Amino acid sequence: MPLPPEPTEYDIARLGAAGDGVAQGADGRPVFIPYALPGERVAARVTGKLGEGQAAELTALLRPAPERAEPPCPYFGRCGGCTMQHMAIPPYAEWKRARLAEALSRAGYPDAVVAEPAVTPPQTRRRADLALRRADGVPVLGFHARGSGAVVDLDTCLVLDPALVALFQPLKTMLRSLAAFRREGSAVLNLLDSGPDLLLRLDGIPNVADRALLADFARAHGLPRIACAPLKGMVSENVAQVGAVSIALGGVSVAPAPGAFLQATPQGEAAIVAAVLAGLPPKLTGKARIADLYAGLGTLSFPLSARARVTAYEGAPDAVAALDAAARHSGGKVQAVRRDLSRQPLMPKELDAFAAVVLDPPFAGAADQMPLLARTTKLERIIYVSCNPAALGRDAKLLQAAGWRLASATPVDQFLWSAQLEAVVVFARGRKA
Ligand SMILES: C[S@@+](CC[C@H](N)C(=O)[O-])C[C@H]1O[C@@H](n2cnc3c(N)ncnc32)[C@H](O)[C@@H]1O
Repeated sequence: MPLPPEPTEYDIARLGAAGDGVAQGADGRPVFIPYALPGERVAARVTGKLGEGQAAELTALLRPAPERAEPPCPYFGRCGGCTMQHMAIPPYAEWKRARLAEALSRAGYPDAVVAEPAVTPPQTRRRADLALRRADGVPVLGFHARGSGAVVDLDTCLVLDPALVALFQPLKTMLRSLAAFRREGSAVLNLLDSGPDLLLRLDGIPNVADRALLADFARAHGLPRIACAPLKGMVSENVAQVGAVSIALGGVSVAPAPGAFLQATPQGEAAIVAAVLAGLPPKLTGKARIADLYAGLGTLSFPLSARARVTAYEGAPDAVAALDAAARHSGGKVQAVRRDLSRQPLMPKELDAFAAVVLDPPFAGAADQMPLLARTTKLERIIYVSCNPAALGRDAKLLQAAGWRLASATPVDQFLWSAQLEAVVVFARGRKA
């Protein structure tokens, strides 16, 4: 077997999109070195190809940067979750701000003024998709290791809400006896106002004993509901329901389906809602209407309905059913519409019936909807909530070409110590008043 290459010394020039330190290799190509920071001199060993460049592993820190911080989590370096804990918060926040500015600059907005990011505190994440494995009969529960399918067994987690962390050990104990958990699965935990909501994706079908075990677990640990689904299946079954599930969104109580999308933290949700509301046209008439595209459970629709009537478009049947049921009990200002915005995007004429359009698309962005938004003539504001700067940049380029100006850009850091970046970007028509 060939020996691994000897480590080489590198000067780190910048951070890449995934948060790796990037240096220039001897052949001029970039070398991506996880856990290295700009300004540092490091030794690293090349491990393979990565895109146009090479991946390497850090072997020694020769000259640390002043931006370096002591990672607080005992799993740092093994767990693939919070890979940026080695960077102090102020430069980390500035990195996120600069990434949004860069994406908007590439879209044709080089002078965009980007606000300071709202960085959410530790112990506030209310949604976790935990991987499950059975190793020699013993359940392993945690997040994937960086760049691998292996699962790092966790006893704690610094970003998750303590109410979810408190379930790690009891879950592992219960899973030992669950026949429907054979080799692999996942546990999606959503912390609702009614308590933790659990969706187990399993590689077996729960039998009678499993159902009794799950019902006992739900009662013992204050979970109103436990649902099970096959590993890759879309349909879940409520295996234990010992109470009602609910979460308040904009003051309206919604009953989400198991595993439903929630903004990752209450603080992140509040920052997004505040930036969206601040981006609305200053004067909305009594007849004004707002469209909320990719509305999910109505996280934005209900707060928006305090300012105007809202039509909320959403493609997932479960989400739109929950949104519709909640809307019917909330004063009639929100109308829920099930629509697949990839197959059937809103046409410019439909969009022009609104004073403002809010869109919060999935990671891939809104490639099918965006050209039609750019072609509107009456719409006053487009408020884009993004979880992917690359897709945002691509979509914003169309608005720039159509003459939309950028009114504000607010980064929101909901995934503390990660390379993920969310943002609310407001586009307005014409020149600034
Ligand atoms: C990032 S989530 C945002 C949800 C909501 N705005 C919130 O803040 O909680 C994106 C939403 O887009 C929905 N979605 C994804 N693809 C869609 C499509 N083609 N048409 C309509 N909705 C879609 C998903 O079901 C999900 O609810």
